[in-house]
Amino acid sequence: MKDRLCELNGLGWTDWFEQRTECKPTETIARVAAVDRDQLLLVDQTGPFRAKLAGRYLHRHHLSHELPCVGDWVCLERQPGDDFGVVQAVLERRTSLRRKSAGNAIDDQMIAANVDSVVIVQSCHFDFNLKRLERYLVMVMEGGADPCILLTKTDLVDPAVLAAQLAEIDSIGVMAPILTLSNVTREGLEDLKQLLAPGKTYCFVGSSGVGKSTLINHLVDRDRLETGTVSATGEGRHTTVRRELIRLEGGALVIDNPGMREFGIVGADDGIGAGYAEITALASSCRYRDCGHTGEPGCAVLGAVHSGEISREHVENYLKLREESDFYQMSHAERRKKDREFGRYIKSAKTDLKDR
Ligand SMILES: Nc1nc2c(ncn2[C@@H]2O[C@H](COP(=O)(O)OP(=O)(O)OP(=O)(O)O)[C@@H](O)[C@H]2O)c(=O)[nH]1
Ligand SMILES: [Zn+2]
Repeated sequence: MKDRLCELNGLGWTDWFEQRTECKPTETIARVAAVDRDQLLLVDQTGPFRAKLAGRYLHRHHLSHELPCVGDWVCLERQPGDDFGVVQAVLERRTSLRRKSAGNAIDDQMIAANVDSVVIVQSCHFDFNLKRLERYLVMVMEGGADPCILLTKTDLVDPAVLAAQLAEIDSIGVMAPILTLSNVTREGLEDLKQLLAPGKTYCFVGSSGVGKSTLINHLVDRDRLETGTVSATGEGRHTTVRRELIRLEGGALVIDNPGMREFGIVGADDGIGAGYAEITALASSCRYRDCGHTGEPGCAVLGAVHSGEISREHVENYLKLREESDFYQMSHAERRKKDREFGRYIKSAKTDLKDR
């Protein structure tokens, strides 16, 4: 038992999951490496194999974010010798990367689960945009993962331009690590590799064309990867699986994400202001733990505004942002309630039918 779990550690399994797992004794644990319509590519200590969702699970879970996505851990039934598993449950997610749809938040979709660190990629050449960066940061942090910022294509800009962009990022009080890199000269590539720790899961997000695929190609041996996928699924025609969990040579796990433009942050120049990393740090010194930073006595955040340490505008933006986030949570709870009501409605409708 312990041995099995140790081996799962290499796939990102930690005590956090161990403590929350309620698989039946007949079930085993695996991680979702890819989702391909109704088929799942799972991986465990025995290697990759295919699986489907149990019908029972499908009947009980209708919301798209309740379905397994890449990075999820699942409990499954799989007889010895079977090369096909049946997923019975999706384990609680430690972190989640979700696509928040603008306007109505009915169908927020999972992009990746249990990612430790999300690398937000922007090209310093034409793509750099502070507001968009802030939106990504918010989304990543809301999902519970640690953000990291990566500026690519440094070979295309003057060092002074890059320095100005770095200073801009600094000015909003971002605490996330910031890296720069050129896929052409490969300058900075080693620094990024150093950052990717074994057993941790990473996901790269950013606009189309900023160099994510090129970068991932540098990180893995792409040819070997594709052959591996084909043999793993046992079908030659099944070559392109999106959002795939890859284990790099150094042991880090990377979720390859070519479709990141679905992330829902395109052209979002109306972004929310930040400064929140600084503010969150200050907030821990407020007298009241649930301080709203709107005039409470002993508020460290307002104190810092008065002393000129941070700007009032930044704090106001932060409050606005937090409000939006609260609103999001609330509408999420309401959605769940609606969902339950709908479930009861279906049940009573069925009973009605039986009565007749
Ligand atoms: N000069 C320069 N070009 C780069 C660099 N990184 C990527 N490119 C080029 O930029 C183009 C887009 O790179 P991709 O790796 O496909 O970008 P992507 O982020 O994966 O884009 P999507 O797959 O559409 O999400 C390609 O022509 C790359 O060769 C870089 O660091 N410097
Ligand atoms: Zn306060």
